[in-house]
Amino acid sequence: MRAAERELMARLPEGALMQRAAAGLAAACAELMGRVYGRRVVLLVGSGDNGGDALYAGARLARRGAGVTAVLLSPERTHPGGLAALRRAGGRALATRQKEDAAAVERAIRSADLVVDGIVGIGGKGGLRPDAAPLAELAEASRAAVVAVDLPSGVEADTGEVRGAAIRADLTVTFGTHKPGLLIDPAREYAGSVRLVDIGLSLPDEAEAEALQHADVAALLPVPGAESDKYRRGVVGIAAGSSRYPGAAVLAVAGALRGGAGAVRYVGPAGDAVIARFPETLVSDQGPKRAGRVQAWVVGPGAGDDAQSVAEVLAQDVPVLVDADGLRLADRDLVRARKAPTLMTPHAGEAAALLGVSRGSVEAARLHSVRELAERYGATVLLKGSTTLVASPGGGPVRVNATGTSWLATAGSGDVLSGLAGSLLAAGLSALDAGSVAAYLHGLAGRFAADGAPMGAHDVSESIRSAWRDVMS
Ligand SMILES: NC(=O)C1=CN([C@@H]2O[C@H](COP(=O)(O)OP(=O)(O)OC[C@H]3O[C@@H](n4cnc5c(N)ncnc54)[C@H](OP(=O)(O)O)[C@@H]3O)[C@@H](O)[C@H]2O)[C@@H](O)CC1
Ligand SMILES: [K+]
Repeated sequence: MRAAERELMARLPEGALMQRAAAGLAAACAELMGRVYGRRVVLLVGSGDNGGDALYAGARLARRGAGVTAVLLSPERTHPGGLAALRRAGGRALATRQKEDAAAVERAIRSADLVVDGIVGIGGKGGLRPDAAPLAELAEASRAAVVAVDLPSGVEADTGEVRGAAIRADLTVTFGTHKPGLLIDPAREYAGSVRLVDIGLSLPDEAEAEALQHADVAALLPVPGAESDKYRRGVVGIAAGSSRYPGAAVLAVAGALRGGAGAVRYVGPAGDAVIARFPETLVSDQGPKRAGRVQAWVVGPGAGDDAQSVAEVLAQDVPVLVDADGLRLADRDLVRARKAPTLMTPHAGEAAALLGVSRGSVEAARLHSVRELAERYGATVLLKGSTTLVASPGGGPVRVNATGTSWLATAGSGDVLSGLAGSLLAAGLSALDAGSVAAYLHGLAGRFAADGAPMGAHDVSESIRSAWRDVMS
């Protein structure tokens, strides 16, 4: 962002970029309020350009008849042009450090229709400072809608971490491009809905994070051609389930059957349960080594302590997805030594165990955790969660999946995901594509299946076809 801004600013008249940002911001605020005339708007204004955006947008709203009050966190370092513009438009300013203003600040926020958070943008580090934190509390407690400028103040733009107090917004209006913090939890939750305002930047080709959209997924989904037979479409092997957890095998197969592979081979002790539900499955109890032709393996869901199967699968020179118990049983050196791609799919608890840290610290630093795991194992890692992340071992953009829903936090949902991703691996997708496309379809399927009501993992597997059609349509 910084580099792209510098490059563009050098070619534009001074202040032009900020005017573009402020115009987009004011338009979004106006749309949110429905009408502007007579509305009460409070601007929270920090000492940087983020505050400048808020002031210029406030001036635009004041010119259309809103009553605008700016709350200045450091009056002596407030963006001078922005403040002058607001005053010219009839807005007023209060200072948080002035004792006589404190009560007026509180009153203004309490009775506002809209609070615009221009405390800090991409120039911020750490949570809100002690003078700014009470403003976030007041804004949250008031009935006003809260619009964050560029980012909710207090969240980390580059990582999505939240290290202290932060603004909770209903809408974030961001400039130029999405920042990782707007896509990755926990910060994403603070952002509310996100609207992107194009300010004309040319951005570098390689992003820190990227989120697939329908068209991207449609272009990656395998479609059988006229020449296809089941081997060309790919055979996925599922080594999962145990006498204790036969359901994990059934659910992984359920996901695999909807993932585009030409055939699903099941290996393990739950063959009867699998066949009873899905007669099209090829089953065997001879172990992965003697299973016959397979183009990609899934190992681990419900596997209990079957270390033998995990080792046999990892020894094969085809793409392998390791999930659940498999993650615990997989030898790190064996994974690192593999030539074919490996895709590991931990949730936060499993990732924490692999990294030797607490679950909380993985959840607080998801981007760092997924990168670290990919690096340590030399594998592609899909970290499940409210925003699922997929990282490649060699670096490059981390894929963020935004289709998930909290209804997906249900038993067996991960087994369906691993079958689905394994099937896509067998169909020839790279580990990064297979993981991120599977997460996308799985999230969408979860939304379709839930449709506002609780659901089970088998419902998700049954909705994968609807998700696929939705993406292709
Ligand atoms: N450049 C452009 O052309 C365009 C830029 N644009 C806009 O500019 C924004 C970036 O502006 P920026 O670089 O001025 O930094 P900004 O985010 O306002 O914050 C810096 C100030 O915050 C303070 N501060 C730091 N941490 C803090 C904390 N935890 N809690 C509280 N305060 C904290 C810090 O104080 P200091 O450390 O100096 O005391 C410093 O003064 C960007 O997000 C976008 O909105 C758009 O208009 C498009 C065109
Ligand atoms: K902000």
